[in-house]
Amino acid sequence: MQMNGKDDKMVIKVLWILSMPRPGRRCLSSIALSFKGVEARYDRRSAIASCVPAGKSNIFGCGRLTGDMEQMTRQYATVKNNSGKSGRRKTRPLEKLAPSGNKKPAGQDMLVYEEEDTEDWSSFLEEYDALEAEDGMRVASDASASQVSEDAKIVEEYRLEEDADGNLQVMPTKREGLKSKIKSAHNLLQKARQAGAMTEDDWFEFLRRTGMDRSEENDFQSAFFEDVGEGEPSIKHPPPLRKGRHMRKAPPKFVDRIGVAVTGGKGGKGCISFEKMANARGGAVKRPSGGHGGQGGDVIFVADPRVQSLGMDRHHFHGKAGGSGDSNKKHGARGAHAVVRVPCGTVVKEVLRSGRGGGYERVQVCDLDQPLSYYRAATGGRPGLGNSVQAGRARNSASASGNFRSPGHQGEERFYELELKTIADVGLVGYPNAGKSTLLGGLSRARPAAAAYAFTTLHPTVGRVEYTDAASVTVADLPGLIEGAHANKGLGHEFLRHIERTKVLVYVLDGVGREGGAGVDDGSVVEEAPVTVFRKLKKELELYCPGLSRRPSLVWLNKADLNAEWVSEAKAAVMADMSGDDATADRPQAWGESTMGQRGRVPNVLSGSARTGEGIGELAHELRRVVDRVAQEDEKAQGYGGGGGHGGGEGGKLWARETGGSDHALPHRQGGIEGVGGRNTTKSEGSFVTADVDSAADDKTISLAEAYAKALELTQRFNVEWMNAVQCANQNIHRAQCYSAALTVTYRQDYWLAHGMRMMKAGEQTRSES
Ligand SMILES: Nc1nc2c(ncn2[C@@H]2O[C@H](COP(=O)(O)OP(=O)(O)OP(=O)(O)O)[C@@H](O)[C@H]2O)c(=O)[nH]1
Ligand SMILES: [Mg+2]
Repeated sequence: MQMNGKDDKMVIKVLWILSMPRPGRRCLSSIALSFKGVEARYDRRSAIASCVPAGKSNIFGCGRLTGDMEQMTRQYATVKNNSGKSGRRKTRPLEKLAPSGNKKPAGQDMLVYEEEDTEDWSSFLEEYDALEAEDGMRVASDASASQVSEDAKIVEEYRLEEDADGNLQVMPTKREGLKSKIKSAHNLLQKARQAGAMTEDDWFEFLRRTGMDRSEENDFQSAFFEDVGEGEPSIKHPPPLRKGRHMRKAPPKFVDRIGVAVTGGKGGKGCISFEKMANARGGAVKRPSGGHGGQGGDVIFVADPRVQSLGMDRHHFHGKAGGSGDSNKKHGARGAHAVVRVPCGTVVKEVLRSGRGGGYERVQVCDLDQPLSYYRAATGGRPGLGNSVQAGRARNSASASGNFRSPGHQGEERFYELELKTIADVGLVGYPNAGKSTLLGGLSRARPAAAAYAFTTLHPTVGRVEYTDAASVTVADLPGLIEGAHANKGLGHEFLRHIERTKVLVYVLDGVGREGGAGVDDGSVVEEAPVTVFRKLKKELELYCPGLSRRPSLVWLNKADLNAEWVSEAKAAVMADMSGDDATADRPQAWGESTMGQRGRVPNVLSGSARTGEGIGELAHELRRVVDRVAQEDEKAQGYGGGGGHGGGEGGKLWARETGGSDHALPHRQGGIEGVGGRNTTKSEGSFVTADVDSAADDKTISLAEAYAKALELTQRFNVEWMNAVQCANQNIHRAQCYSAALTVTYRQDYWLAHGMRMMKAGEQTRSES
């Protein structure tokens, strides 16, 4: 059987089409069973026919089966059998459905089945006409087709639509339950794989289409590729499906900017209650004993390295309300914090009304660039007071017996814009199709989609290049940048924010690009010489952010496997361009050691092939060298413990982190729990800034994790928010939640003090800094 030109690809073309195209009439059809590849290969002619006998819903179908899918489809062809058993669906072998001559099998569904290249549909139409005349069948109109498809309860349903080129495209009309879709697709895939017709590319395509989330993807993928290439596949059952909300909702796509509203939990109300006490004369007296409510829970953004995207299923987060007070001076429980996990590198901007014009302004309040760094976005409401509060103050029973209590206060409500700026050591910049994604795949274990069409990559992917000494460098693959991106050409400039934080740039150039474009028969050759592209890229970077193009960089001339000679020519041209550039003389990035021997002056230019792996080792080595060098330079330039006007002395004790008002996030310092709390970090007044672990006994800098552990220990020792801590420990909740439990310690300053921990105000310096 022919495989439609792609020997290794599975092609299923099975149609159960519920409307009848007549010559000159467009057919909008439903497809009972369809799978990948289907839309690309359907033309109008092959979207043939089916018809529905009057008064019955037997289905006539027509399909074109190729390759091993034929075998598979035999088993999976499912049509509705309406002969006597209404509504029952049955799986039947295809042979039974195939037509025998002109006769319609009595009471049976009929499937017209085309082997190959039946161009001439007139015979079919004639047959059909004869049947129509004989049985009083009617041609289903488009309207009735939809009705029939409903009637037949077809699982998969697609519309065929004509695109600009006149080809028919299959568009989904309803979303099947993800669970059943995955199950059936998985069955199909197993079969396909057994038939050796499934490639890894097919697999990724399948994932993209079914819209599975990453966790399912991993389950399925590992099961699927368990034993690729080792004899017979051994998958017997589909892997278990996780149940939960994600099954019902479409998983969020990659999101790098989002607006959220946050509301702190309401404070719990106070209680009115009295206890009977004996008075001095042996009588009884009532004393108020109502407890206070609990504080409402906060909303806290926590940077979690495991979260990759800002896609969330909600856009409004609420802290839990505090519990009500109770009799016997029992105070209400504190409301649980709502912990919102965001990716590392999230910039938090508060959205504020500006002036009277109804406009808004965004003020950056925090930069969650370190794992477990957090920002208290909304504080829970203060608790109400119970009537026992009077008892302490009351001089006499008259005032103490007042029926006094107060309700809890509302929590704060704020609006934020969260913006993700990917954090990586190295960013790959280049034109579409230059091979950035392929290069990342070669350098790391990341597998970003790479294909021979422009803008394959739509969002950044970060991979980790691992070295034998356990060190690693993170590399971000970015969407392709083109000339005029600043004027919103291509994908525009938006995504460039993701390289703002990379330390090193790698310009990936298509080494076989030529002015005029002629040459390599690859289809992906750009019509510009690499050196021209390089200049344009730098210009675009500069337009996006002045100074960006002068960042430490490397140049990688890709696709040397296609034409090594051209690539070396291009390499020489790029190096000549850089050395001839006056601006290089005073460039701060003296990182590379060019082959021209200009050590420390210009970025190194390397060449090779991302596809074959040629030169990749050298590139990885060079990346490491440059990244290390940049890190050293950074350390020297900033001085450990310096920055932002806070200290700067040697030793680098933890200091207050001032986030408001500054666009540049100050580098995180090790040495304690860092928090940006209080609402308004731009004002020093009332800002809780940092709990400095400043015990006189051991004056050493401790890591965030240690500080966290210490805080948790404190929580437990002093029984502060004991419930929270116990809950976290018992239920093994996410560490960030434990962290939030530890955070609650900070409400009790006295405990910090008791343990040698000191609360600081913004601007205050630690002893060692001053
Ligand atoms: N011959 C050859 N082809 C390559 C090489 N690197 C990439 N390609 C091919 O070039 C095409 C584009 O590769 P991608 O990695 O998707 O390019 P990209 O720069 O990520 O493209 P965008 O994501 O669209 O910006 C694919 O067909 C790759 O197989 C190489 O070194 N040699
Ligand atoms: Mg790409």
